[in-house]
Amino acid sequence: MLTFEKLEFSRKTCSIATVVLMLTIILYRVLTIVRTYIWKPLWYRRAMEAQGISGPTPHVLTGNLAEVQALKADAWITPMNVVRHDYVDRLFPHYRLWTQKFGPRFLFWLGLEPVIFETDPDLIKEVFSSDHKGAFAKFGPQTALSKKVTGDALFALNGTKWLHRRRAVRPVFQGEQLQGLVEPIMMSTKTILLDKWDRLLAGSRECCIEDIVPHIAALTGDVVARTLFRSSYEDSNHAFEQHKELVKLEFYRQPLPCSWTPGSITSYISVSFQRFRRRRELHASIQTTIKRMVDKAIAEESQRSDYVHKDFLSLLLAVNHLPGTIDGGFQMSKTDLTHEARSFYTAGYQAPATTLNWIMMLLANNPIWQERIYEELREVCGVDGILTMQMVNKLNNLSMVVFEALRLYTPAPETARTAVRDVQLGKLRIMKGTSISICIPKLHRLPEFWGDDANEFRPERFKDGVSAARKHPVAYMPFSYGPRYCVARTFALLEVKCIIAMIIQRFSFQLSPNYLHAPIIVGVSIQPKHGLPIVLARRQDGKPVLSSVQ
Ligand code: HEM
Repeated sequence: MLTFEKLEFSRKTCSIATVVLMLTIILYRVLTIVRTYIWKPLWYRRAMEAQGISGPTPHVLTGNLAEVQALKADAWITPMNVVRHDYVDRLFPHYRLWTQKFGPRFLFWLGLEPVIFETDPDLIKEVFSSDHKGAFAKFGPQTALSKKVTGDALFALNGTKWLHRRRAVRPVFQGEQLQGLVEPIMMSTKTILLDKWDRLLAGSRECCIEDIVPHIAALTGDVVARTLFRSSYEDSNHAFEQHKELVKLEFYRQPLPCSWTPGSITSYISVSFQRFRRRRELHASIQTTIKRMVDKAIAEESQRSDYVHKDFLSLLLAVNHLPGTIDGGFQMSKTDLTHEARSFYTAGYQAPATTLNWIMMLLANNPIWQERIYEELREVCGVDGILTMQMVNKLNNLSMVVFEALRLYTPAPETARTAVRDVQLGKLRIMKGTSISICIPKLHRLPEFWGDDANEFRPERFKDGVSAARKHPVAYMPFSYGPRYCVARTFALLEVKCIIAMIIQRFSFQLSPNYLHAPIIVGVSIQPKHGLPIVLARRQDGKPVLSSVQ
């Protein structure tokens, strides 16, 4: 029989057991925190120091992020006095400081993530090539963010999934397929940019455009919408605007309250909630639109055997159905197609826009190259001639300028690869979880490969092509290097060249006296901090009418 004492005893035992269990859980949590935030970084730093790699002391939660932000904010306040291209130390003041203190290879921390800054071209080549069979993958904060916006798309995938997807997507961006995309690019350039600039000129000899950056962004956005979903252009353009808003919300965090008063905390919470709701709305709306367009493309494809596959979505569908792809195991599901379409939105407008901005700046500052390109255009396609892919490929001066602009102002200046297992690179042991970070503008200026005039705009370097100009495979990597180089490289170059050719066919331009040269990093790309004001004139009988261009 259960006596009162026994009952009391078992109740006590139960309470003690609960307390012991809770204490164990708390102890476990505390130990995990100590291990993650204190012991592991300490142990890791010791291990790296043993290999001769040291670096700035990290803070417990944020690593060296706060220091990086403070240094950048300080260095980016004032513009550079004149248009010079030796901006690397200004743009990355933390790299300069730490290189001076710790040498060319050092260790720093992005939160809890250890990052080795690397400048040795041979080692970079090894990390970015596939020599180490899956030892390195893309896991950085940039990849995590793009995954949030686009889901499981090529850009953020790794391993076998990435390989299958890459094989499925690659044919879309190759060869003859691209010929059909010249027409929508030309259509966008004419309607969104050239006609608008003509209207701004309103018959005058010249006019000043305060900032061409938004004009170029609108243009590349339009190109994406037309080339991606030509058949549903109106719909896709709307989704594209929503997508841009979503990228801003995901990439730019809400600033913390400036004071900790109840009022500012309440307003912070309310703004956070609004942002959260808007993000959900946008995600849902974009997803619905893209799904609808994918369905439409699938229906069109099955109904029309003679359908000419000219936009990316139809091309994706077409290659997806090629014999062999199913057996090869890389056919994409409808969800995969939706993810890819969303990722083309982000990848497809930002980098070309940044590239075009800087080409325009460089050409405005070097009118002689505008004239060289103009003369070449006259020879290859006549005045106001319609462009074809074959013609664009013959424009050597234009190619040289584009390659040089991508060298000096590479749109995505920083990239990284993370070790997914311990790996030995020469004498260096890289431990699992370590990222190898590189600064591409630094590689693009290494004097041993580019000479003492590496900071100067000299398109002639590329007269015999990229391979002859770069003296090392990774000395030039605006589209990255190795198996994960930009899958859309050929298309991106075609787009940029078509747009610049069409601008030069109609206009000449120079930098406005209001232009302040101040490259900074916005999001992940290099942007002109104070915009890009130009003075624009319509060519008359093919001749430039701006005094500086004559
Ligand atoms: C001038 C324009 C462009 C530049 C400079 C550029 C540059 C790059 C770079 C550097 C990477 C590698 C990133 C990394 O590994 O960290 C990349 C990857 C990629 N780019 Fe581009 N890009 C451009 C235009 C485009 C366009 C127009 C599209 C699509 C329509 C695109 C789609 C992609 C995709 C899907 C990847 C991921 C490839 C993979 O991981 O296998 N890019 N791009």
